[in-house]
Amino acid sequence: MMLRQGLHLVRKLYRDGFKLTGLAGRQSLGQAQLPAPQPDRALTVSSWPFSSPPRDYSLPNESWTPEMQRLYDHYSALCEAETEEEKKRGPWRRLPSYNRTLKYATGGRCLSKVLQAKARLFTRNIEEPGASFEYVVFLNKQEKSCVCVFQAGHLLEGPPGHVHGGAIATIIDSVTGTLATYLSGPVMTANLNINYRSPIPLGSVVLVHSALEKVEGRKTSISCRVTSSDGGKLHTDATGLFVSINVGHLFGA
Ligand SMILES: CCCCCCCCCCCCCCCC(=O)SCCNC(=O)CCNC(=O)[C@H](O)C(C)(C)COP(=O)(O)OP(=O)(O)OC[C@H]1O[C@@H](n2cnc3c(N)ncnc32)[C@H](O)[C@@H]1OP(=O)(O)O
Repeated sequence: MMLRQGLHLVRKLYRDGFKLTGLAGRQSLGQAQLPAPQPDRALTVSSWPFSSPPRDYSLPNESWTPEMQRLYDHYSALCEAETEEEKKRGPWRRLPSYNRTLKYATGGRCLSKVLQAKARLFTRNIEEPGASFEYVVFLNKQEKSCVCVFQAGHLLEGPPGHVHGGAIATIIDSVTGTLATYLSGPVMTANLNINYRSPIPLGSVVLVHSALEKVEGRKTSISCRVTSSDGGKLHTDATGLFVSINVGHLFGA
């Protein structure tokens, strides 16, 4: 029974959450527990299955540097732009980001209640603002690409004063995985190939650009470049292969 509810939630989140259309105002599961609408949330998940209102981690907080805020403002302005013809909204969307995804997870069985309660998205599991991954993803649905503004906090140190390669891999996996999910539905990372070209100073703000390369059957290939915030310096380039899954895969079905 719990497994069936979990599968239902996963399917629903993927179906509703990643289509990014008409989320607000849907009358669906968990509606009674919804947070009050907030004007600065361009996209909200109306069917949030947990008791407390979700915090959107991709909104500005006090740890953001002026450069992070400037880039956020720049891409947010693109989200608000309307195209000339038909006065439609432009292709850019800011993606909200939450620190919990599912109560029910991998391994072919439901997690214990303790684990369910404690499970958090890896990139959003440090509550202290600015300590680890501060990032916001903007999606361009027309170009099938996205850009992530990423500020690397002090807990991500690898080489002295610079960002750990694993943390760089994590943000690349998250951004390319998000794009692949948006374009192809539920996927898992099958292969990530990363070239570290120049170190990223701790505390700096970089751009993570991702774009669709190709879709072949169940395989979605995404390319990625991490650059300085002015685009002048290449820090990292990467490719990711994502394989479409039936969500039952996560439950051992
Ligand atoms: C509910 C949500 C709402 C909340 C919203 C939250 C949003 C927050 C977003 C954050 C985003 C984070 C993104 C992190 C994403 C991970 O970190 S995922 C975790 C890391 N990845 C894993 O654990 C995956 C483990 N591997 C597997 O489970 C399986 O190997 C796979 C990848 C599913 C593939 O297995 P399979 O389904 O049996 O597929 P298989 O038949 O083996 O291969 C299919 C095709 O892919 C090819 N292939 C498979 N693997 C490879 C490989 N390594 N290299 C090359 N080709 C390969 C095969 O050759 C085959 O090709 P064709 O013959 O079709 O041409």
